[in-house]
Amino acid sequence: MFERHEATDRAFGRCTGDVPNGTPHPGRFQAVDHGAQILSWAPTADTTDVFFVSERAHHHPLKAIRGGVPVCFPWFGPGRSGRKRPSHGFARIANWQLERAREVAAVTTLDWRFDETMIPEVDHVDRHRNRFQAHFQQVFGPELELRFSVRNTDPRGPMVFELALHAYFRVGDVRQLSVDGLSGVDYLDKVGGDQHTQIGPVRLTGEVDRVYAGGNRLSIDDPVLGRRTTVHTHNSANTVVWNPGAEKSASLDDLAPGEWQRFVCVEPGNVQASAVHLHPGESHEMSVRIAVEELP
Ligand SMILES: O=P(O)(O)OC[C@H]1O[C@H](O)[C@H](O)[C@@H](O)[C@@H]1O
Repeated sequence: MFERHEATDRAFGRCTGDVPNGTPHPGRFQAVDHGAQILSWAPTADTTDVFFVSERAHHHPLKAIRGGVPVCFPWFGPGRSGRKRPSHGFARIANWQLERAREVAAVTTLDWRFDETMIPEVDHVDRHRNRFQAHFQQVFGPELELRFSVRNTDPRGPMVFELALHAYFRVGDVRQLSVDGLSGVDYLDKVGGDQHTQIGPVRLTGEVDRVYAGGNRLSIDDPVLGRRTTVHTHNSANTVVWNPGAEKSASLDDLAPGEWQRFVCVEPGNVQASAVHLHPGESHEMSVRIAVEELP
């Protein structure tokens, strides 16, 4: 059953619901207006949540929530100039509007919208010159389908932006994972500052922060939870793989000690040299399909 909870002084507006699966034990999901951020999705009652949310995540109108699926738009990190604020753009700290919620059979679809009039007007948010319309469609069912689209509604000129869906996948132990689907793909290692080519699966034994130039059929094999999470993308030129590791995580006030071991970020997107250019009236859509299965 779908439920809408309006915002209060202490809580963001949110949508929660069941994921019926033909058994008496439905799965569940939750998404909040703040950043149209998904915080939870499990296709069955006994599935461990697919997403990680930190115990110390901020729940503040002008801060990002560490976990779930934050949206990075219209820039990624500090942007291509290296100077944009806040990190990852204003969309993840803005209140999105729930345009429509539909529940049909085993699937609930949420449609969110965001445009330039909804950008938080505070000093630490860089101004944006363009008019645009962003839509984020989230389809919660046995699989999770995400469609993010942007239209340049500004007759005055082109719009250039970066975009990523910064998914925090919950895992048993990040050090025991393998991420497949990136072998042979070039990447920028943001920790070392140099370029490499991936050979074989990605393993995370320390701080990892990489921007891959590809990756459309990814899988995360987690021997501790005994599951494989697949991430299939369309129109995404990049995959970012991130985990802060023990040392860096100690400097993040919104992660509890040891929590870095419980997630891996695998982020489809179009960033850096693959930023999207739109002429007036043009639009761009990126989509992602996520599913979980038992490890074979
Ligand atoms: O702390 P945040 O602004 O949420 O960013 C968290 C991380 O996001 C991405 O994965 C970037 O590649 C990292 O460089 C960054 O540290």
